[in-house]
Amino acid sequence: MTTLLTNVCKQYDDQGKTVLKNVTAKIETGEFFVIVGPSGCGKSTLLRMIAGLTQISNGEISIDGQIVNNLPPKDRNLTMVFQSYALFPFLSVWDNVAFGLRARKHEQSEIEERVNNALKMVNLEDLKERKPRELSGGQRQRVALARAVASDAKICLMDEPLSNLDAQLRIKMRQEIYALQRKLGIILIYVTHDQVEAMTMADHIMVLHDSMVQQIGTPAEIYKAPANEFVAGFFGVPPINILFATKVGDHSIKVNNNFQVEVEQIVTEKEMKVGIRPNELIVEKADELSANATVQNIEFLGDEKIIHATFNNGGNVSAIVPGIAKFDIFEMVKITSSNNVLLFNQNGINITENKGDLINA
Ligand SMILES: Nc1ncnc2c1ncn2[C@@H]1O[C@H](COP(=O)(O)OP(=O)(O)OP(=O)(O)O)[C@@H](O)[C@H]1O
Repeated sequence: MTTLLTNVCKQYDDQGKTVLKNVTAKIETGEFFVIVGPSGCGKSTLLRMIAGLTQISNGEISIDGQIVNNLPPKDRNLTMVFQSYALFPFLSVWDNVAFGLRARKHEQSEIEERVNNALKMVNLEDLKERKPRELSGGQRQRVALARAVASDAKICLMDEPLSNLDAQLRIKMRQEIYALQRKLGIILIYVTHDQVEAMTMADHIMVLHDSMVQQIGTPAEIYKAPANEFVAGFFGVPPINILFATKVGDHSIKVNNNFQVEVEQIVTEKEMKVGIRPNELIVEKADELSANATVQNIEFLGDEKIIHATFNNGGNVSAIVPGIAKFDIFEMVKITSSNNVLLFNQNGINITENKGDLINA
């Protein structure tokens, strides 16, 4: 059971701008596939096209070897969990889960077995008589999940299912959805704009931006070998620092006209951009002569602190330092970096070599 997207395009009207351009991807059986990107990049549109709720303008979607472009949603062997959960307010939990099975005219005994099993799986057996309004957000979320579990579909589509929950519950539900997906062995295609959700749950992540797929890869690939500056900036908190750099030797660059970094590869560009994760920056106490930056703000996170600083010659950076490191606001410091940096050409394309090594590092 694979799902194939081949050059899928979407324009909402003839003159309208293209929302999605040539989206191509292969999603394998048992895969947790996350579609991520900023608001408005077309994530929901893509999911709805896979579901059959939105017509595609061009390209091909196939499920298990069958082209489904013109197949109605009910014939695509998939279920969908929406952001709003879409529960029926006047039906009990049990009846909400049974609804789809009844609509598809399953035998009563089979419906009972499937609904009871699904409720057991999501720990809702004791609440099966309740109405949705008598449930917490997390419990409602579980009813929506139970409905997906009961349906026996091989593909489950989820559109930002956790966005209405508070931070703690989100983490818990994240783990539950992940465990459930693994247990059922289904394809789960999950839309989110939350990079942490994407990183923690996905087997593969598709990053969408500017109507196009920027990269598809494992979380490690996406983080350690981002295809371009956009992907690099989308993952990681605080975000990667992007600074200008110039070549000063075959293997040396000068970053922001401030400090030198030695890189393994031969530097081919005269001018480029360099991406430095906040934990690769080194912040040291400095006297007036050696200082190249000033601390502007400090965020204490317990084990770590985030230092926001401005270089004396312009340019802001964020650095992660140990929680016990002592710095003051407006203190002058010396900032340098490890050699573990990413190089981007002027167009923002990642030109770092040995990306494979980076992923295994
Ligand atoms: N029915 C529609 N008719 C016309 N334009 C639409 C329609 N639905 C969505 N769009 C436009 O298509 C683009 C992509 O929308 P979509 O909802 O797919 O983005 P998204 O990435 O899911 O956003 P969000 O994270 O904010 O939910 C947006 O510019 C949106 O305004």
